[in-house]
Amino acid sequence: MTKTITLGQFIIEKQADFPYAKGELSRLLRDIGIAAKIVNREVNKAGLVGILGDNGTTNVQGEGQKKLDVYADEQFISALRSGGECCVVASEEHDDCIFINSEISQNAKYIVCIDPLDGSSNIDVNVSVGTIFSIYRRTAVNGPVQPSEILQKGTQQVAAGYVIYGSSTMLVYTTGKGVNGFTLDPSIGEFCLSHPNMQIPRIGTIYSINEGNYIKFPQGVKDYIKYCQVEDGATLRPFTSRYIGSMVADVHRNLIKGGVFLYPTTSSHTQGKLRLMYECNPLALIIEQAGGKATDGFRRILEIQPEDLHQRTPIFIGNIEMVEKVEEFVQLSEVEAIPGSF
Ligand SMILES: O=P(O)(O)OC[C@H]1O[C@](O)(COP(=O)(O)O)[C@@H](O)[C@@H]1O
Ligand SMILES: [Mg+2]
Ligand SMILES: [Mg+2]
Repeated sequence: MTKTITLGQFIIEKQADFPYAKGELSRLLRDIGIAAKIVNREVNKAGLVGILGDNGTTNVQGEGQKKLDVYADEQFISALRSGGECCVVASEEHDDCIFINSEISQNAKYIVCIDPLDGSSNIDVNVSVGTIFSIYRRTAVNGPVQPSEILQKGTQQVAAGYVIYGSSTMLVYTTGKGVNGFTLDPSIGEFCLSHPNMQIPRIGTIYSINEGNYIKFPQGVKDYIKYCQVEDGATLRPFTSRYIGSMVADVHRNLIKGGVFLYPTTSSHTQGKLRLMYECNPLALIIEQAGGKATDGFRRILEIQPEDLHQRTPIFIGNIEMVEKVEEFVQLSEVEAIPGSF
């Protein structure tokens, strides 16, 4: 019989891997795991307890909030507040950062960026949703937290992860030393190690993009989609198109099966739609740690200097070969668009 390793045990075992190992980051990850279990419990019975549907409010992006968006946000913030290791939370659901000023968080060193519930449009129809998080360490030793400490590049993440509330509930995270996945065992109420050392397959045959936006895509992305659809045995084309509409679920599937997820700029989202700080950076770190790649077509996602908490970016993320093929198309069409070239 294989030994069960819970998330809590795993975190303690791996604590020595952390550069500043004093147990705070371990406790922070544990707090996120606890909030995830609470959110999971409500997601599972949402239809019964009246928390499906719209909340009647909008967030800073002008997007309608679902009741579960608000519930998940409250749970994660409350867990981070009472844990004492986090001094600032940046959440999709709040215009500004939330500064945690309590006695127990006086010496807190960590900053958390979070999308409490990703894939809102899927909540009411019983399709997978998730939580995405990113953890940074304060750059100053003490004193009030400065904006530059919050707007750090993705390369500075000390940990990142996601929870997917799907056919089973999983928590996947990295501290920059590989990626490990834990499945929630409802019989004991614990996340247990089920996917050690996750690696994205080198060859992928899935492309994930909202093709309903086709006419709004840049030419290079349109060309890449056509490339995916052309038959060619040597490259296993035509590729399969799969799009769930929850980034976390689309990226999780591609992490396990191999594939590329694309959310480019469109004529209606000229900066891209997905948010750098709490959607793209954490998933980019996970995918890179699993042997894949994440870019905006030109730059590594993790090297983009954020200028705003809710900044958006185009993203192409998945196994290296597929992402590099997308980049080839995107970059070529940019060159062709320069007057006088070709
Ligand atoms: O409906 P679209 O334009 O394809 O966008 C889907 C994308 O929007 C998101 O739902 C945005 O996330 P939120 O639900 O957290 O706002 C992503 O998860 C998903 O990939
Ligand atoms: Mg989201
Ligand atoms: Mg969200």
